[in-house]
Amino acid sequence: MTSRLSEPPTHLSLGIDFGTSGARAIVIDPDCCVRAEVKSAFAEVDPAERASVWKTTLFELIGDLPIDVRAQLTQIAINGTSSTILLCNAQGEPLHPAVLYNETCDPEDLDLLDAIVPLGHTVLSASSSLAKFLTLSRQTDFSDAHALMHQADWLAYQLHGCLGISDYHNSLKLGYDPAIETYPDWFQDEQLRFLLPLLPRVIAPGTPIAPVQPAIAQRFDLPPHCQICAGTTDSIAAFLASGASYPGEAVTSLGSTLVLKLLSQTRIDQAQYGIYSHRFGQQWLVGGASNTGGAVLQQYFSTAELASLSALIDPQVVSPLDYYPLLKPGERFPINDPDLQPRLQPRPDQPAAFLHGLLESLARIEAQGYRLLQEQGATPVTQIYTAGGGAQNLTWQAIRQRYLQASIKEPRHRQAAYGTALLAARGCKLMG
Ligand SMILES: Nc1ncnc2c1ncn2[C@@H]1O[C@H](COP(=O)(O)OP(=O)(O)O)[C@@H](O)[C@H]1O
Ligand SMILES: O=C(CO)[C@H](O)[C@H](O)COP(=O)(O)O
Repeated sequence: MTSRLSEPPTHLSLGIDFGTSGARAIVIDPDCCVRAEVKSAFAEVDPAERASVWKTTLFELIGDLPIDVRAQLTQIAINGTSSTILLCNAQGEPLHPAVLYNETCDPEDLDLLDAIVPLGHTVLSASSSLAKFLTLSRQTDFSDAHALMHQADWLAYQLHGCLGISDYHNSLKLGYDPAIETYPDWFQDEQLRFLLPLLPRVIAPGTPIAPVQPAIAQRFDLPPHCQICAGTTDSIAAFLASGASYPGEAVTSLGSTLVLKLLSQTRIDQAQYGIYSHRFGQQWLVGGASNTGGAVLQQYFSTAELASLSALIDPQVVSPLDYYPLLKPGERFPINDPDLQPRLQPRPDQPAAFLHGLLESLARIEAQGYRLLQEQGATPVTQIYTAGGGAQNLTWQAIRQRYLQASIKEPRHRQAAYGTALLAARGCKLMG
């Protein structure tokens, strides 16, 4: 944690990243220098406890910031994991356990959407928010339902108190179209129109929603005029943190999952491959989110073992092991198959050899993802930044570089929370 006491009062911006394994908060000053950062790891919890753990963690992170920093916060924004959803009543209380980004809908709901929604649309994925809300509509009593919310929306609501507001990044997988800035006409279909009153009002990421609620301001010594802003998703926050801003620049998030984001002048939506495009100013962040990634590494190795065993690997040697590292069946990108099976055999006796095979296989999947994005028409990759917990692994970086056509560059900052702090500070003009 860093903070400079007895500095003259200034405007500080707080970005909070709610990822898979934990949450991180970063405060920046008007020069975008980090003034404080705190984090909290998530323990395994029952699904019914997820939302209350997030709310507790949110208040803990804010409370853990130095009081002289809290007293100068003028903007706060929160990012969450995309298509992590909650159905809430009029008091903003969840009516069911939160559904995570990598959980999927019932097959019949995807069949229903296939018959209504244009081919290739982002919602035509088993893990899309809309598909999962349809499954929920048959499992939950909707009579008290008032708002369909995403993780980032619901957490920001705890601070601003205005129900039913989202951003056009989190709402993409709900079906909102950021190009026309509204929900498409196919929502009028008789099988979908019951959802219309529950859909969030969507604004641009980083847009101020409302001042912090007085009770929250008082509890945490926040200025009463501190604005709570619309958020974004974790992988877009990581893109913002990297400093990438030109078409062809890309960010690979090596977090619990492997997520690719390529800034493109063309919008590509190919749900059959798990490819979708987020609006980024007047351009598009084309990409996809795989279920492979760090969470699979963590299944076999501690963080310390990842570092120590990686040091034993010669990254110029090609591992012959060819895995598809998944925790459970189901993949979103670059193969969109809810039934894809993990492939983690044969497992060598030496742990370093096993890790080498995993890192090599993840590198192949990353390269396959970028090839696919470019084959589908995205702006060719010119350089790649890395974000997330895996970005610190230089052995993995060297293995990845063997497969990637573009050079891997050092990002401005590796943490998504820094990108969300930039968004809070500068609003959607940050995206051009
Ligand atoms: N030295 C390392 N090498 C490779 N992966 C690492 C290393 N240290 C941490 N990780 C991975 O980073 C992941 C956590 O990254 P993080 O960005 O916090 O993820 P998320 O936000 O998705 O929870 C863990 O799943 C872990 O496997
Ligand atoms: O994998 C994930 C968790 O880290 C999320 O799906 C991630 O947020 C990717 O979705 P998006 O591309 O919409 O940001």
